[in-house]
Amino acid sequence: MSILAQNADTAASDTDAAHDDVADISTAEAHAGLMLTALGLDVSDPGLIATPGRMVRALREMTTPPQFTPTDFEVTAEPGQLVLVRDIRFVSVCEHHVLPFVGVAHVGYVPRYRILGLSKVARVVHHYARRLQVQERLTRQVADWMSGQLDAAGVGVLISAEHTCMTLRGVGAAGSSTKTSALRGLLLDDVAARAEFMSLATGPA
Ligand SMILES: Nc1nc2c(ncn2[C@@H]2O[C@H](COP(=O)(O)OP(=O)(O)OP(=O)(O)O)[C@@H](O)[C@H]2O)c(=O)[nH]1
Ligand SMILES: [Zn+2]
Repeated sequence: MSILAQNADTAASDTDAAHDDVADISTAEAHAGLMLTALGLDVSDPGLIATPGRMVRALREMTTPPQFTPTDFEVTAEPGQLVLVRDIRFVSVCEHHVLPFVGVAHVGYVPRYRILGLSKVARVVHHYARRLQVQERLTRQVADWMSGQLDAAGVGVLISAEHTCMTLRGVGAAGSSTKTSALRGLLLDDVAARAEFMSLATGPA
């Protein structure tokens, strides 16, 4: 078993590189203070004086994708063997309301000749979650990354999440959850492989 890819060229990235360059923290803090003031809140109150700064730091933390270097290995794969990492907890931020949505992702794939370090499966989820998102795109981006990185015979991603913009405000649908899936290759086309993925992802842990 040999490491095939472990260098910065293969690190997960997309448009994230621009993130640090464009952030202007002091301007963001000033605007956060102005927004709270415009909402009728007294930011000179001792309890609120540091709040604009905290708001900005918290929002930045939740919208800054963690980078990582994928580690994948050459294998003689068992034909049709499913690898599944399930119950990966994540926190993301709804791009409509800038409120958190939180849930779990189940990520499976059928290797062709390369497997991914297991921790990297969770890192992929966190990479695409920690930004302004919609659940459908998060699901698709994780599936596309797995497909592209591993040239897998099949990829399946299931996500179940609570959107606080609809459970804690607005319609107030407390207890609701949203499920999304993205299936590629064998896990889309082969009925038995798809059933195995669904049953291992959603059955008893
Ligand atoms: N499809 C999809 N919709 C989402 C997601 N996150 C939030 N939304 C929805 O985005 C929509 C935004 O709709 P708007 O009508 O502009 O927002 P709003 O006036 O605050 O609507 P309410 O939430 O119904 O009060 C809402 O229906 C949200 O539930 C997501 O990940 N996927
Ligand atoms: Zn929302």
